[in-house]
Amino acid sequence: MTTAIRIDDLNFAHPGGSVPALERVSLTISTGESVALLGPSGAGKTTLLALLDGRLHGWRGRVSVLGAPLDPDQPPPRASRPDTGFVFQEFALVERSTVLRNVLNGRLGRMAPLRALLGSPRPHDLDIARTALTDCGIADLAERRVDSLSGGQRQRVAIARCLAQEPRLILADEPVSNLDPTRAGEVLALLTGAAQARGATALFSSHQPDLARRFAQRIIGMRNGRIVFDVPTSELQDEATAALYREAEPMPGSGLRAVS
Ligand SMILES: Nc1ncnc2c1ncn2[C@@H]1O[C@H](COP(=O)(O)OP(=O)(O)OP(=O)(O)O)[C@@H](O)[C@H]1O
Repeated sequence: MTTAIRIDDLNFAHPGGSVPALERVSLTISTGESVALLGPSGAGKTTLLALLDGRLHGWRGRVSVLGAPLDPDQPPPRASRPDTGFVFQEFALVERSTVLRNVLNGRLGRMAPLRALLGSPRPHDLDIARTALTDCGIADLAERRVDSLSGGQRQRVAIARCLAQEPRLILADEPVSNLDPTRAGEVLALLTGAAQARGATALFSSHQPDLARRFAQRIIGMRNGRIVFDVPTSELQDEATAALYREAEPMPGSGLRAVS
């Protein structure tokens, strides 16, 4: 089995950050795995996903994504960018554009630079975008403007855009945080099912251990920038997840414990 992500002794502090955001993180994820990151607020989940997406610099350690080493001082080469798709917690959609246009934006990295600049997709790009819309159950919304959609519909658009990119690795930062439990299950089923159908690897963060259990084959627990457990889902003990959240640090100045 090939390796999608390999991390050895990764350490990172955000500029101006008072504590390390990632400390001595090591892990290997095989191609085709669906893996969930669990952990309380501030555990380092977003930081890890952003780093794997090539958006952070100045870290220490060794990281390779889809067989290519990441450089802590340089963004990844443009040619490799489309292979990694990212689903942002806040969707990052173009609000005044149509759903189809937003999903076609996922194709930009696969187009010749001039075509991408002109925003003129090939029929092939349109086919792929429409397939992604259908797979996400929103083909009927293609011509709607994003700013007229509900949160759940936007979430699906964000996933369709990611799928249209035809990524080999899908990174998703709390992709269902804005959804009710039923919709959240549907959307995670969609994300992990689409990844599996395409032979892609999926790594997503979540605050919902029950959903992580249902849709990930493996669960990584993080706390204070460190991995505290990394187990196949079938071996995850309730006590391990409870401890992950129970021991959350008090929120500074609030007198309250952070809850997720
Ligand atoms: N831009 C930033 N500048 C300084 N520190 C940051 C920045 N972003 C995150 N941090 C710090 O890095 C640590 C990890 O934060 P991160 O956002 O990765 O956690 P998280 O597990 O994704 O939390 P959440 O579940 O709330 O999204 C925290 O201590 C946080 O305060």
